[in-house]
Amino acid sequence: MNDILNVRIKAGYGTEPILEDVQFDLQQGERLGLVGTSGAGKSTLVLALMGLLPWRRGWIKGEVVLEGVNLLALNERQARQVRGKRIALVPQSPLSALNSALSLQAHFEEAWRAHEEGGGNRFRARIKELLQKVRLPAEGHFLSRKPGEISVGQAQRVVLALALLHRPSVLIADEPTSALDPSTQVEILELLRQSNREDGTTVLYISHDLLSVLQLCDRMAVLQEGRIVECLPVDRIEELARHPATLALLRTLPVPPSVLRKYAERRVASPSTSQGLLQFQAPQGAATQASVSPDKPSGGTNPSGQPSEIIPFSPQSVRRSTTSAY
Ligand SMILES: Nc1ncnc2c1ncn2[C@@H]1O[C@H](COP(=O)(O)OP(=O)(O)OP(=O)(O)O)[C@@H](O)[C@H]1O
Repeated sequence: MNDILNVRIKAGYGTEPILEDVQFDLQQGERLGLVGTSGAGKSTLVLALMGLLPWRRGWIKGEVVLEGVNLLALNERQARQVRGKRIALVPQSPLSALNSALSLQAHFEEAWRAHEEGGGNRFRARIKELLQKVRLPAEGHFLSRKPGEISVGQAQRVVLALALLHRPSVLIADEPTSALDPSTQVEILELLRQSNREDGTTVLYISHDLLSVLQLCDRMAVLQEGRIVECLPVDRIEELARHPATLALLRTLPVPPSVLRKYAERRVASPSTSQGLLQFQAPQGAATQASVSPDKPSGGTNPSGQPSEIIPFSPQSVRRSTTSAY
């Protein structure tokens, strides 16, 4: 397999480095999970990869090479041509990512115009195809609704469809299930897997939820105190894990990773039933436990204790989010 993304960066805010030395490669068509405790720098990494860190008064050094192009060497106009087209984002909180004043149709039109001109028929065909893919109604009455008139699960499907609109090479999913109920979480993970399998979309899945990472991903990287301390194939994680941060995360699991993999495989073999995963997810405390590592970094926990704010995926939402962020 070929590398599609090579990341070698340091990044931070003001004089404080948050990502001390983050290095990883993403291969074409793979699903890489990046797991880290609260404050480890996951959101900062997402901002860095999307070229949005300067909007949050952050800085970045090094290189983010996507399909041979160093994104950090692009000017803002060039970066906008890549963002949302070659690399796209599914953010954490779908409703915050959507503009409450605009219809869903207007969101799709705006995201389309960001990278395409004209193409009325192509646009309509693509929207229909996408809505079917994410299992939303493709009728006009649904698209005429505003974000406040759909459920959070539907909003996350809309956001996923928007991110997939231009068939990005790399899809970054930043804790995309954290606002969802367990059954919708399973469905969104399945949609990510489906997009990866059917369209070859390379997925960088960022989460503090080890269970979902083990179920979705081929490899798992562990971010701790601004460094990737270990990156391992998920199917051999018990055998190969050495770093204390990885071992501490694994110890929080209620069952061994190999059992989890079996559930995930059963789910893929029989996608019409989510029962296997749902049964496993029923003890929700387990998922919560797994997301909190006892090996928590000593420095730099987000003072609010809340997940970081939404990272936008379109020029319009960049403006809105930036305004609301300060
Ligand atoms: N705009 C900012 N200015 C200064 N420091 C920031 C800013 N945003 C985040 N930080 C700090 O950077 C560190 C990493 O935060 P980040 O949000 O990237 O972590 P995280 O792993 O995404 O955490 P969580 O899982 O809680 O969202 C924290 O110490 C946080 O306080």
